[in-house]
Amino acid sequence: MKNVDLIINARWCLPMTAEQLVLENHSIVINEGNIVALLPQTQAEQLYQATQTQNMDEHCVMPGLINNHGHTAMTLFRGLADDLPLMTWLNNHIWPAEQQFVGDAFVEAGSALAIAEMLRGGTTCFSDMYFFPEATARVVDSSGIRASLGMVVIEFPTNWAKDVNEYLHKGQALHDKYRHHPRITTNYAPHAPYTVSDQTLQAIIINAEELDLPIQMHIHETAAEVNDSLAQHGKRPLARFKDLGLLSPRLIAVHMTQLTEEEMDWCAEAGVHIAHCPESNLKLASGFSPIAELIKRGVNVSIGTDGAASNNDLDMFAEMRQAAMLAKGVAGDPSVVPAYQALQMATINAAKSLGIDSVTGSLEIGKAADIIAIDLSDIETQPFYDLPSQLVYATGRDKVSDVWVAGKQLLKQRQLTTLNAQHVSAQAQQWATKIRSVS
Ligand SMILES: CSC[C@H]1O[C@@H](n2cnc3c(O)ncnc32)[C@H](O)[C@@H]1O
Ligand SMILES: [Zn+2]
Repeated sequence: MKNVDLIINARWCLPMTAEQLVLENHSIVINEGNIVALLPQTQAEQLYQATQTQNMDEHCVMPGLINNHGHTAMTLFRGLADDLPLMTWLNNHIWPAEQQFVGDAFVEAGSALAIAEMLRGGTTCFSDMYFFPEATARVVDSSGIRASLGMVVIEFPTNWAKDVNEYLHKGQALHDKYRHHPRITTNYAPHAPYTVSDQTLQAIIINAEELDLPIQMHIHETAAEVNDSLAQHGKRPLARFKDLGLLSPRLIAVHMTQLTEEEMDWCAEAGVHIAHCPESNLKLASGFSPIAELIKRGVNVSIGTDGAASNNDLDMFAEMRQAAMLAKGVAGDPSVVPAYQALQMATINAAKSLGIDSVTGSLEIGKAADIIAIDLSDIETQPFYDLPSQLVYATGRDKVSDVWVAGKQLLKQRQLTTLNAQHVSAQAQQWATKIRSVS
């Protein structure tokens, strides 16, 4: 008998390693934060002795979800400015509010709120793009979640940095500080085509190559963005970035609602990844990303919530369902983006785009134990025929009962173990009182 830290016995297990593979009555054996075996429960009982055993008798156990694009601390602006198009929302509401309130304390409180919400919804990893990422990093570190934090660049002064040099310098400092952290990686996060110059993008491409990091950027979010670029540069943003050499497997293009056939071919040929944000695109009426067409061409598509000020939640179960449904509507074909593909987008595809698929994104021996358990015993999930279908089309985030990241339990029967939910809520309410009194 081998001694191990934890055994999770699962009624159903969806490892996300092979199309439609569903294991029944299997055990996930975990030691020092990693998965060391995945085998039938009867065999596990003979081979392993665990310090702790968790029986998930009515649950599906699967890899934690990866929210592949967001602005964590914007949870504190949830509901501040609704029902507006992107540029009105940014120029008249969000950027002024950020100028007034965003700082280290704001980002720490907003990140704690976001991470609490994400963990309770089965998200074990997120990719972020926001100011004061060192404050987010502290909460990632103490809460136990996994994250890829953006080294943001936006070419106007903000409370975080006065110019491009300072943005790049502060980003580099973040990268240096966390480069050996077991759960924190970094990515370059130039904001958008209309806020970052060619010269800055060239510097970012070189830096990203040197540090071997992904680059995430809002691209082709709206038709107005594309038209403005035509007026200013004589090119659509994607053509401009193709000429700059930005289209490569490093790039995670966020949104991508406006695409010609030729542009989709460029993305496929260059190995560009796409972070699809269906709810944000719907709420701001930004457009519809043709993800079925992109997937058909072999483009790696993942899912993000975007910030809570344009969504207005960080619910990856809702996002998976929207992604599947919207793709069918856009393609006029119900067979596109079936449930299993939506689950891939929310797990392994995101891990691949972030360059962390050797660590997370599926349940495999040698990977970190980033695991969620979903209770399928309730009335809303009866009867039961097909597991992926049940998870994407019938289940909600409230059915996530338990969450582990790197083998540490962060949600236990829906209770957060590392974050104080009352304190997190109280802080958010204090910020809202302050923001309300000024706005
Ligand atoms: C440089 S930090 C991120 C910056 O982006 C703003 N933002 C939030 N959501 C969106 C979106 O959908 N498109 C463009 N910009 C967005 C956020 O408020 C920060 O200023
Ligand atoms: Zn965004």
